[in-house]
Amino acid sequence: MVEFDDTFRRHLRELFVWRRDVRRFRGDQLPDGAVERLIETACLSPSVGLSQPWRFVTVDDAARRRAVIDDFRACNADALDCYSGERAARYATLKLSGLEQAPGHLAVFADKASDIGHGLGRATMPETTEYSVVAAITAMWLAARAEGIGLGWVSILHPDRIHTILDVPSSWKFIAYLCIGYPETECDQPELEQAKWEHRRGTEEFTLRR
Ligand SMILES: Cc1cc2c(cc1C)N(C[C@H](O)[C@H](O)[C@H](O)COP(=O)(O)O)c1[nH]c(=O)[nH]c(=O)c1N2
Repeated sequence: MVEFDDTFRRHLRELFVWRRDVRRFRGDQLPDGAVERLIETACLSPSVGLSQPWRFVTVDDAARRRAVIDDFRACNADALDCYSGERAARYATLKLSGLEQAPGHLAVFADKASDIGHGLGRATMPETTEYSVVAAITAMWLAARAEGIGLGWVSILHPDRIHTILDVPSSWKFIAYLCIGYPETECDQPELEQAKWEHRRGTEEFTLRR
């Protein structure tokens, strides 16, 4: 039996407050085994029917990394075209990935074809497979921060292109491309809030009573 005391709860709350989406990385490499340790923690996450649908691809090959970066650039340019006026000008100033600097690249997929878990919980909500993988990424995000490691989620990518670049099974659905490394700075405020793109809202805005 493990007990968590008030000091632990306070620290845990600080972890939630200080976890950040990181796009600016220092140049130093991660220690051996760091990414593997984060994956191990991620695999402790809940999953529908204990299906453990997460699939991780560490991307070390320079040509594949370059192809991912090229795809990000193309998607980001298209995204910029969707805005106009002041919003476009502001979007153009945002840094929306640390792909160039991050020492670690990790792609995460959901295996839609796996029969681990025997379909439990997925019959009426097949999307719970993807939800399970997102839960694992959140755990990894927090575990990384607890080690002083920053993680940045990049979704400004074409899933089909990532599939081709990484040559993974067709039943795997692309969920996230993660940049991992030591952050340049630490902050308790989201970068998009600092950049005045959006701000955190109060919980009352998201909560209904019935
Ligand atoms: C599913 C998903 C996808 C993305 C993100 C997050 C999530 C959950 N985020 C990070 C996002 O912008 C960030 O979480 C919020 O701005 C809040 O900041 P903190 O995570 O609290 O620092 C993100 N950030 C970014 O710079 N480029 C991106 O492509 C994405 N994509």
